[in-house]
Amino acid sequence: MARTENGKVALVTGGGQGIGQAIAERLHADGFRVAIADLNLETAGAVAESLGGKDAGAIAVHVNVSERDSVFAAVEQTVAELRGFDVIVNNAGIAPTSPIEEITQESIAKIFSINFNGVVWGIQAATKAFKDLGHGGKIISAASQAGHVGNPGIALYSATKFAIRGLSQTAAKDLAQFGITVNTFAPGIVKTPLMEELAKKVAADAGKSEEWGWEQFTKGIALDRLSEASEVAGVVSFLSGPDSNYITGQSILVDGGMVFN
Ligand SMILES: NC(=O)C1=CN([C@@H]2O[C@H](COP(=O)(O)OP(=O)(O)OC[C@H]3O[C@@H](n4cnc5c(N)ncnc54)[C@H](O)[C@@H]3O)[C@@H](O)[C@H]2O)C=CC1
Ligand SMILES: CC(=O)C(C)=O
Repeated sequence: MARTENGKVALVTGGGQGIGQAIAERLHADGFRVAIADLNLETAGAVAESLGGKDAGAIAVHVNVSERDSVFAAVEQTVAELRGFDVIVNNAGIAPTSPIEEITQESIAKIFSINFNGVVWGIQAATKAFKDLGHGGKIISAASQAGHVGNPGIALYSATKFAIRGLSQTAAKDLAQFGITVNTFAPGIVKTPLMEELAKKVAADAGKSEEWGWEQFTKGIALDRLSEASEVAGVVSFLSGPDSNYITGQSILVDGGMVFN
């Protein structure tokens, strides 16, 4: 079906691969002009080009979400180049393993600076842009099923995702007065480079086979299969569009039936 512009602009962090790429592609197909923001400008550029580049409403933007100034600069660049700002998807994240007895000050600081601080900066930068432009907007961030229930071997990762849900619930209450909704999506086990590395590393840390590593995450999925990134992108499409206007402060599980809240 031919794409029809909807006049709105979205920025997706971590848009250079995996779930972020699928979200950028889906929002572009929905009619958004999209900024594909990533630490890796090469992959972000390839995604933007595959969508037709700036003439077709797709640009690549460099961002390091762990740095406040970088996130603000990425949002400002998006407003200037795409002429508007309506949705931010704080999707970038990392998932190192963190066996409990090996956690250090440095490992806490590193993962929180990207997964959690990056969402704080995204919320702040988007709020400023929405206010400057004189309208509300939608803030959507990546949580995880691991932010609803602790997962083996990834205590710090789970902690960041629980924290993102807490932050987003408060932001939903604080920012509602400005017409801003704040929600998270919580994927299950999605076929991306991040998940492949994680399953292998959990197995290696435990001295077990790669198959065992995958089993730690995939046992008990009611639908009995892994998720495609496009299935997560479909839910983000809903959260970005008008059908979700009366939803705020929620975490939508997209996990094939792993966690039942
Ligand atoms: N793959 C999965 O099974 C699940 C993933 N998630 C979450 O979904 C989000 C995306 O995950 P995937 O696509 O699997 O990951 P991925 O590793 O495949 O892609 C992540 C992207 O984020 C970018 N990135 C990393 N650090 C960055 C930084 N400091 N600044 C800007 N960009 C940065 C990377 O360059 C990469 O393009 C993450 O927040 C992850 O925690 C949640 C649940 C399950
Ligand atoms: C990486 C992740 O979010 C998992 C295992 O749910």
